[in-house]
Amino acid sequence: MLLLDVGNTRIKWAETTQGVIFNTGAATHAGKPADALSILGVDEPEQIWISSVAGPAHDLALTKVCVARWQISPNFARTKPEQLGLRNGYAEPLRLGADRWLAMIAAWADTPADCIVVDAGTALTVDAIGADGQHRGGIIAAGLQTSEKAVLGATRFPTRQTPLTVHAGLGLDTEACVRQGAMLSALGAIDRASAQLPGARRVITGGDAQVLHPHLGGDWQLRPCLVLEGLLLVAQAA
Ligand SMILES: Nc1ncnc2c1ncn2[C@@H]1O[C@H](COP(=O)(O)OP(=O)(O)O)[C@@H](O)[C@H]1O
Ligand SMILES: CC(C)(COP(=O)(O)O)[C@@H](O)C(=O)NCCC(=O)O
Ligand SMILES: [K+]
Repeated sequence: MLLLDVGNTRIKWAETTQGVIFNTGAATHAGKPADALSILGVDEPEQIWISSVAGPAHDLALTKVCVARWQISPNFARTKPEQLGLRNGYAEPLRLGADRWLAMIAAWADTPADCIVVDAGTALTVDAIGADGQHRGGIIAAGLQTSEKAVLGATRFPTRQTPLTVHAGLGLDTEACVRQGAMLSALGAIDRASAQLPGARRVITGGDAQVLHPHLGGDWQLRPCLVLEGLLLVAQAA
């Protein structure tokens, strides 16, 4: 089976055999996820499951690539009001992003206890799940790159290309101040949002998870493939 997690910046994939992931990868798609899919170096799959937050036009283009390349019509995992023990907390459940829903499904499937799920991608999302499987809500904030772009796009100071070192402290030049601003915004948002569910298990995924993880207070589990793992669970239950 081929699993695809189509985000706003990158397409992530996993190949599975007999319910086990044996190969994963990620590629930036520059706004054209279907083009990225058309050149993905993967074996011919028997089935394809997709998590997408790219919108209907891109989903149609992704479907066309799957049909043209492998003669397979893919399954799209959609957010549900309730699935695999988890209850969506949104008043309009279908508006919750499929990636957030699947990450929560995977985290919840591990251990049915209070849980905080962070997905640090283009957007930084934090979601809380109660021990009863009830989604308690979340936040959508700027991811690291998005946060830097927002500041640079709204100001006029000159910037240079500098080596990308990031930590949990302050900056001493313009570039470092912008970068540290993004970093501390993300860390602060994660801290404050996760404090809404004290004592909860905490998991983090997404492209920036590895950078953020060493600087988070408390015990956080780094789970790079959480969305794809949730997608696999949904595919297996279908
Ligand atoms: N090789 C990379 N290319 C682009 N972004 C990367 C890369 N490695 C880490 N990142 C960071 O990860 C973020 C994207 O994370 P990802 O989880 O793939 O996002 P999305 O699901 O929104 O596509 C970027 O905003 C960037 O800060
Ligand atoms: C919040 C998101 C943009 C995160 O996407 P990502 O950063 O992973 O590309 C995505 O989950 C989405 O489009 N959600 C729909 C709105 C919502 O969850 O309320
Ligand atoms: K994501």
